[in-house]
Amino acid sequence: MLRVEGAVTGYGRLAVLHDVSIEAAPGQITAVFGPNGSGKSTLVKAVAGLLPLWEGKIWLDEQDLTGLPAHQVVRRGVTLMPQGGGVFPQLTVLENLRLGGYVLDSTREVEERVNQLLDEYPALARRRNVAAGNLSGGEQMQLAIARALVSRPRFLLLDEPSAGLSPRLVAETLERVAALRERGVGILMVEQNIREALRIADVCYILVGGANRWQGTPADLRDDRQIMELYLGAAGA
Ligand SMILES: Nc1ncnc2c1ncn2[C@@H]1O[C@H](COP(=O)(O)OP(=O)(O)OP(=O)(O)O)[C@@H](O)[C@H]1O
Repeated sequence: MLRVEGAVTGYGRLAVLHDVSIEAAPGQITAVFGPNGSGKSTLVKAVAGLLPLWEGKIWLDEQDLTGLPAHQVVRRGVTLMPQGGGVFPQLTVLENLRLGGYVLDSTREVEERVNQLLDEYPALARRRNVAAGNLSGGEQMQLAIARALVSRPRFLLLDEPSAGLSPRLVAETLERVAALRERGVGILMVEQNIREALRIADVCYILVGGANRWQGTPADLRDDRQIMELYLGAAGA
């Protein structure tokens, strides 16, 4: 399990997360929803080691991840896919994938892993020497996901994987995310597109004002009209 216990953090002196606790299980998709500014991105940044906690703990099973720098968090098996995917447009598909292996121990291991992923993502293999900026939107998202998998993460943190995508690509990208579950990867995903995210999520949390407001299954959430309308603008209706 990936567990956040009583997280408090923010920027400068401004506290953004006040006391947030969440759990994500392997092989499951845990979705975090909430109004704009409720602290969702701040939460994933803190889990990824990009923002230190002021209080609270982050655990990966029995390992304490609290206070580790981002590369150490990746080494222990928790990888962030930032908003927009974060691929480097001037670098080729192959170069982007190799960067995903920066925490692996040897160049040989990186090459093996990159080749495995090229086998799994044939559209990327066909375009391995093309600059990522020349890929279609859907291919860029595939590249972002494949790059995040190079380090063999146990948990993937996804910050709004559907942001900026056309409706067709939103569905395609979230299907690809759902497919990762079959590999046993645990997903902690922040999403604004509630309707599509509810199709694939196993467990949902709602943050409001940097604090836990609700948690349950997608079915519970769909049944709770009041919570949907109050906090999510009935977006999943
Ligand atoms: N780098 C930063 N410096 C200062 N304040 C920040 C920074 N990043 C975010 N904030 C503030 O922290 C609060 C929470 O932001 P965060 O991005 O975590 O929310 P969110 O729930 O992900 O919102 P959205 O859905 O709009 O992306 C906001 O008030 C935001 O203005």
